[in-house]
Amino acid sequence: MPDKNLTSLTIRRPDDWHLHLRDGAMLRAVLPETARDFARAIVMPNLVPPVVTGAQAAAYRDRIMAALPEGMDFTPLMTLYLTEATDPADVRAAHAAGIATAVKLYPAGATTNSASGVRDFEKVRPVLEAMAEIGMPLCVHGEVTNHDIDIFDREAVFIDKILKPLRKKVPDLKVVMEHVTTQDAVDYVRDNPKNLAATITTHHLIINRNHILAGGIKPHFYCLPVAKRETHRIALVQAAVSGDKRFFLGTDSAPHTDDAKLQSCGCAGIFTATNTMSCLAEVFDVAGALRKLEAFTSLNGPMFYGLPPNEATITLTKGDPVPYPDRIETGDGPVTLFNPGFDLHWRVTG
Ligand SMILES: NC(=O)N[C@@H](CC(=O)O)C(=O)O
Ligand SMILES: [Zn+2]
Ligand SMILES: [Zn+2]
Repeated sequence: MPDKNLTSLTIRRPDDWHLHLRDGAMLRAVLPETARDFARAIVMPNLVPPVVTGAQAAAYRDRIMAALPEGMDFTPLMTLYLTEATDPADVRAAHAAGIATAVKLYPAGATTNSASGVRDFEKVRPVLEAMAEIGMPLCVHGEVTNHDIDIFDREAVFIDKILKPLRKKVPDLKVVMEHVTTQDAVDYVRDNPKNLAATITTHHLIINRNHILAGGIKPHFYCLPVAKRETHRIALVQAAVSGDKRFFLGTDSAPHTDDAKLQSCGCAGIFTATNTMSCLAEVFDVAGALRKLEAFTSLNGPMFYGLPPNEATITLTKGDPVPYPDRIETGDGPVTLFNPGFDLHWRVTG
């Protein structure tokens, strides 16, 4: 039940622990949408070509900072795209120099621009062992890619077939299961308190698979991992509002132009940067858990990453439905913004 007396909420400035900023014109268009509300973000490395080395991450960070509008305060936390050829020495050096915060594991072929990802996990073991030693987290896109595994089962099968054995081999490695979509993943994180956390996206707290498929196909709700049935969405909401320190926000805001989304083989990804805080406040309000919003958006993530929470604050205020654009213009073409399908009453006012 919403708390009717609570119409204003001041929390530490949030961070986004999983974000796609892209490059070039798209970067320039979407970066302010995140930087307006968020202090930091873990920036995904799945560019074309991917950000693999420390030098590439440093160059990408420079491009992000160059694209940041004057007066905006935002720190990109860079990631390295793990390949079977990744050099453990380069990862150590990038971490020591403060260039790379985490390493990103994509099983080969799992999602957008993941062709250079990992096929043989033994090949990346020296990198994972080096990361465990220096306390550098591994961010994981947790889906198997086998064509014979049903797309709705790919996260659960990944936990059993890949993640459990991997964590057994390198138990000191800090792992973030990203954009979890299932009760299975929530249970696995809850049952394994050591060196394991999960990010949850804005949209997976709001949509289930009916939103994508019932009453006509909705390409703007298509993302990976694909949204599951309602029982899973409810498990995600419970995890997010619980205050459990191992669950925190990673929006996975993933802009694609409408051209790329609206075709016979459309891209996976939902763009939520612009209205994420309004969406989350609504979800937490409806769950009667607004007091837990700060833990999810601003405290649990820094704690897992070993970083201080932000000192600055934002204030959210409840009122008449908040207007937001259907799409934003980018130099590459329009990008449609996530529409939660209900009115948003909370806006960031300060
Ligand atoms: N989430 C998505 O559906 N897409 C992401 C890739 C990813 O995070 O898996 C993208 O880069 O577009
Ligand atoms: Zn992913
Ligand atoms: Zn992503």
